[in-house]
Amino acid sequence: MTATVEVRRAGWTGELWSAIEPIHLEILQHPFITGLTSGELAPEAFVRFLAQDTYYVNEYARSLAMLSATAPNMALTRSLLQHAAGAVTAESGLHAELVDMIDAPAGVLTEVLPTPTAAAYVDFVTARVHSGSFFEGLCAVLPCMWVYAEVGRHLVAAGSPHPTYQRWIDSYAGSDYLDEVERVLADVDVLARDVAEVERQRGVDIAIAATRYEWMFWDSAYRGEEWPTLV
Ligand SMILES: Cc1ncc(CO)c(N)n1
Repeated sequence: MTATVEVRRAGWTGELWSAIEPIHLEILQHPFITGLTSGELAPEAFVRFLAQDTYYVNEYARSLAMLSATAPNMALTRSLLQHAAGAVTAESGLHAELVDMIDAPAGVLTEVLPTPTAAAYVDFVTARVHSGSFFEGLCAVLPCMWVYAEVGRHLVAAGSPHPTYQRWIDSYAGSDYLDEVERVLADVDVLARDVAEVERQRGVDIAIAATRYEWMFWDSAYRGEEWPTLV
């Protein structure tokens, strides 16, 4: 499968995408992602992902709500809040539905010990949101929503023979999710015009780190990452 990203954006987010695109292309080649479309991904790996992602999405929603409350304009307050609401309702509901579809044991989503990667990613985002500037916090969450939108867009073309994986793909390739992300990106482009170049560069570095964590998140579910000292 050739990895391509169809959408080229103008504005600062277009530059940002150029910086994170090489990592995004590696994500598209990862066996977790190719296993979704081939249907060959082990259900255990998918369930591990859903469990860790439930932890992730809850904390991500809190970060979005925090950013929403501290945004410098009402447009961003609105788009971030909308996306936060999507995370706590649509994405959380999706996880419960998928666990049901795949016949995973009850409690798999609630009794979660975050893996080293999930814990590190969540802490990375939370720290940027709570002790960085608004723009730095924003750049920590942008790859989360954007990479999922682009992964969804990429995977929906190929589809999956596995109904549970297809349902997951449809959710992120759906117009509700894509519209939410587009709204935030458009608002970021407006804001970025008033942000100093040095801070925009810091934002790019933060987004690159977050995109690396995105790759690691799938990889950790694929490999069944555990704490080395777990007893
Ligand atoms: C790890 C991760 N990143 C981004 C998203 C999109 O919300 C998600 N559900 N999980």
